[in-house]
Amino acid sequence: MTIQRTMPPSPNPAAPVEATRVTPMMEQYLEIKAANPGLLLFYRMGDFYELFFEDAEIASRALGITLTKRGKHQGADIPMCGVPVERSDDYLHRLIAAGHRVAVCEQTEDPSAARKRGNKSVVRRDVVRLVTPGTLTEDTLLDAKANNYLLALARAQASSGGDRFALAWIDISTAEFMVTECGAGELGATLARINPNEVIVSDALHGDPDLRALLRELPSVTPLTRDVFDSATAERRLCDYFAVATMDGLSAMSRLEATAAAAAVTYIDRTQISQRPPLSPPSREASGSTMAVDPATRANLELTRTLAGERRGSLLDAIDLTMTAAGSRLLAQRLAAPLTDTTAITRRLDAVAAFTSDSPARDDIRTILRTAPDMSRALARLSVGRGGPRDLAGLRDGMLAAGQALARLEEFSDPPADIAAAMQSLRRPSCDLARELGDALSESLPLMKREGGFVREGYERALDEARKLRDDSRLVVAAMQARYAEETGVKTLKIRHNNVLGYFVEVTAQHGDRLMSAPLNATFIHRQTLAGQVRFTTSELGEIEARIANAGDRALGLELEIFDRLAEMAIQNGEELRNAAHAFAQLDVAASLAKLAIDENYTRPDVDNSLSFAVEGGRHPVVEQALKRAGHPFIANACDLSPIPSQTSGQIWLLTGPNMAGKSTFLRQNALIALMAQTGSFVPARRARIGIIDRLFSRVGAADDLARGRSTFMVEMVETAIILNQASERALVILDEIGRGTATFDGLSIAWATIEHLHEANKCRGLFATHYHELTALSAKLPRLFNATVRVKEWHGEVVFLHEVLPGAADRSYGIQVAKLAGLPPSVIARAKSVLAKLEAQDRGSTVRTLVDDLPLFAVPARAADESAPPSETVQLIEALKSLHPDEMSPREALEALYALKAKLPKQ
Ligand SMILES: Nc1ncnc2c1ncn2[C@@H]1O[C@H](COP(=O)(O)OP(=O)(O)OP(=O)(O)O)[C@@H](O)[C@H]1O
Repeated sequence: MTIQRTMPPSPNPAAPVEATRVTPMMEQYLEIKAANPGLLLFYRMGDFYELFFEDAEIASRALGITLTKRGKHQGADIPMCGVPVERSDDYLHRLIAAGHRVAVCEQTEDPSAARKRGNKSVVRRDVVRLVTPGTLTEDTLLDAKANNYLLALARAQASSGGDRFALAWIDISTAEFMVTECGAGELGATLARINPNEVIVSDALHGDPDLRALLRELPSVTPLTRDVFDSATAERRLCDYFAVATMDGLSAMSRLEATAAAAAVTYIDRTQISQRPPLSPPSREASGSTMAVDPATRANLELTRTLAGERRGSLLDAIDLTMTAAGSRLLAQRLAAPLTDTTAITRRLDAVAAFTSDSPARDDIRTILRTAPDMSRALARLSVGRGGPRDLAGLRDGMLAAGQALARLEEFSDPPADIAAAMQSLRRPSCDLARELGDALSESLPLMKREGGFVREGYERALDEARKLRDDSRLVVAAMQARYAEETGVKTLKIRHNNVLGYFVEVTAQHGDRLMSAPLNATFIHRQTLAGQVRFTTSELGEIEARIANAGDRALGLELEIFDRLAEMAIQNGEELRNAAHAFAQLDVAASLAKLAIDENYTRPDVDNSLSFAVEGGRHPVVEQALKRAGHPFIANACDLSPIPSQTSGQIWLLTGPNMAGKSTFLRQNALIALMAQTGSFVPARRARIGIIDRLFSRVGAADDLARGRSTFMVEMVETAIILNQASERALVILDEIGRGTATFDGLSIAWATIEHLHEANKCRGLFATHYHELTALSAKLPRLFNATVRVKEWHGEVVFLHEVLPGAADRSYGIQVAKLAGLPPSVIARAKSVLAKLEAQDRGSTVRTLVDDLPLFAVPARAADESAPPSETVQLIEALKSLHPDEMSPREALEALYALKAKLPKQ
């Protein structure tokens, strides 16, 4: 994000003195503006937020609203635009989405109070909130199905290299607060997993060239002064926020984590100004507790978005059958961070299993969940004073649903641990609050509390009385209208109301004179003559008006008091309500994954700490659904990457096969099955045993990254380098056509060396798809490399895709047949065939055989293979030279020795 420093234009030297005088209001504006650099200032004026100077120009462009002028400053027109307060959420949303940050400046006193201080006094105003992408709470500004995280990033520099980073992330709309620490190598994957909407860093980190590329990838980065990241004051600031004397009772954090956590809460304090949203105590995530999945892998596997950026078509979209927004958010979180702890995974799987085996319970819980509103977000809005009556109703309905869900779950004779924990949380919420909300709230509720009318009749006597008075007065007005019509003889006389005149008597123009003449003019005082009507007031009407206004004001005031009381009661019960909301989300995820498992015929995976990977009858969760919609079956395939090789397994599979045969699908489906299993979901397979994977890499050859100024091939190589340097034996590596982005022999050589390295040095599980059929020869020397191919049949010169993965190697790519299917002109196809025939005549196979027979690499572990080691002839030459003693040689012996040395040189 770029932060605009918007300032009013500098004074116009040519302007006359009078014109350069700054009005009191402008003075106030400029002062507030200067105190909030880098933000667009929404300056409240009556029913509008107005923007001035460059802010107005930026906003009018971003929002497509008219730019006008208001008065002059330093002799020049002041550009201005405004947005109505009623619809400001929408405008804020668009500005935030466009990368801006906004300071909302409200009137903090009634205009009448300002008038009392003198005619020229300006209404007091103050910035009440900074609206930034990571600190939103309004429903209209948030995506219901996604968390909205603010993340603080802190670094501890180590003199020996190996910097450490701490990340603290908060969703103020749900009160979640997490911290973790990681090394520089894992930073990209950790950020990608959390997917924050705003990141705050110190100025120093922001300017660090080593981090520039990483920070540029993030949606919004806000640099802050060093004091926000001061570790010496971190604990004090955290204690202050949580109103505790020491952090010990809240959570154990490293000093670096506390620094990041303190920066995050300080920023929240700064942006929320008058409100301090309640947060759960920071929960520490142990490093290594989740599967590391770097950004490129996430993108390749299309976990939450497709490569085109759509949710539709992603894995999340295919498996998300949740009933609530909070459930959807939790599922997305889990998918982003699959676990590595088998016990925790088993607990999740147990909960899903309970709902797969008890369909009535699953359906009932899902029906109850359908009525459960987003309690955590409603509560967050109430906590920061931005809640409305519907948020209170949300809590009421949520608690009702909690009771129903609990009653239904109690039918489980022996609920698994996760369900039992959820039940415990559902038991907690205060019955008093539920009863109070039930009693207080009306049937239909306005959006804003200031509209009134949300408290049920009979709830509070004083309110009922005020309302009666207000409504009775309205009846009095109706009676008065009838009486006036009678008295004046004007049957069409009406009593109306508007904001300018208040209540007034209105007659058509033809009757106006009568009311303006004696004797009626003693009662009716003329106020306004319009084209068709004449308007009057009477002293009696004035009195009634005051009574109505007073009773109305009093009724609204009483309602607002009740609102505050109920909101406060809800906030006091915040922790229990949030726990109940989390329990709903957990139940929703478990029940929805169970429904998915039943609908799509998934099985429970065995997840253990071995290095096995054995999938029988595996399918691709997204492709399968797409094919099903089109009425086509998906062909299931097995994949066994167990470390002990057999006839049908090998730790690294080399997959060859024609274009369009299904290689990429097969690679990805296995990565997704592992990922889903560790997320705690059932998987699209007949059977699956997955030994914990700590890191998942997936690369597809040749994906452009022109935006970062790297060529296609460069990107591919950078990504391959990361894998070869980082993959441990617990990693799963998926490589799809690596090396295809360069000349054939270069690509083949790189692919060749990469496989050797993965096999010998990384020793990880992996799947490698390629069109370089020569690579299959490698299996002769690499015991854990297994050749597999995707079957096709040729039928009258056409290729038929069977999508079956079998042991063996493909003989050819059928690229020309696929090109024909794609509609290349027949002349091009014919020519390609003849070129192919000629090329195939030149045998590449012999070179390959020589390479396999003569590989020095196999003698030495690949990681240690020293490229600079001299060839054997050189070694011999050096040894011979060492054995010579020139001082003891005659000239003739020296000459002979020289000839002997020359003879040892390799023949060219
Ligand atoms: N197991 C399967 N069962 C049914 N259809 C499949 C299967 N696998 C793949 N397909 C279909 O084949 C299409 C092509 O698959 P995929 O992209 O995986 O091929 P590929 O071998 O990687 O091709 P290329 O080498 O050209 O990249 C898929 O879009 C899908 O519709």
